[in-house]
Amino acid sequence: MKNQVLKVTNLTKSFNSGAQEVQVLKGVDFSIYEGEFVSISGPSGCGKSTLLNIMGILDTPDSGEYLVDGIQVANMNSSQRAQIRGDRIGFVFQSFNLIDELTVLENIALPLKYRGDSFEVRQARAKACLQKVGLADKGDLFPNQLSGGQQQRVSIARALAGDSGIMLVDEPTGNLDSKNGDAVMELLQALNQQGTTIVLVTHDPRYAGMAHRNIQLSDGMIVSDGVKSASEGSQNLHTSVEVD
Ligand SMILES: Nc1ncnc2c1ncn2[C@@H]1O[C@H](COP(=O)(O)OP(=O)(O)OP(=O)(O)O)[C@@H](O)[C@H]1O
Repeated sequence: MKNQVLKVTNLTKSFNSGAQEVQVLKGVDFSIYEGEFVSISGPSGCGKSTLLNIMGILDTPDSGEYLVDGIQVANMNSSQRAQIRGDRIGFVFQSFNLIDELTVLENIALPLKYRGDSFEVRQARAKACLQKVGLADKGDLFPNQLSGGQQQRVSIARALAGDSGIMLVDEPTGNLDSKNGDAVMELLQALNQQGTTIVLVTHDPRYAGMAHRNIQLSDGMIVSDGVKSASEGSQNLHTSVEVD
């Protein structure tokens, strides 16, 4: 039996929209096991990003529990939260969220600085991660000198740098054309095959089909949570993608 790495129980979250309170998550339960590749899909506005932000410890739920490695996040103080986020969770945003003033290598190494790794460790790790995403020769460039697809690969390298083993990925292809989107998804699939646990939010059924398990969210509730049978397997895109 694989280790349970993330667990959400009866999670709720509301936002104030003008005078109205809108309940976005209405009691969500599931667990993520080490090595899984899970997609979360559902209609626009159903709460996918809200859920992923809570799982990335970027936001807090109103009620319910969230456990990382069996530890209750709600009981942690802010420095413990920052530590577990740095040690256990890599986050990939739709809009890359790279810092324009830093080089590619500096962007990747930055999270390691926060957790106190030495300069040498940061450099070595950042270079290794850049190589993993196929951009070894781009380290000294700035983000705006790269294509969107390349920038997303850099943001994946940054999420890998902490060696957290878990990657939460929010619509990684949303700002990319289909060629670069496919290349990013193939990279995520390869990283999962090498052992990274991935939770992917996507509205694209083709990309959701690349995961081994799909959670369908609708109006703040899980309406299905299915692991594919062995015969279904996980889909490949079967494209020969050239990454530019
Ligand atoms: N910070 C916030 N303040 C107020 N409302 C918010 C906030 N964040 C999200 N919402 C609202 O919560 C609902 C769910 O948003 P969320 O981004 O989680 O949906 P989603 O399923 O990821 O949508 P999409 O696929 O369009 O990205 C939406 O109605 C959104 O307007």
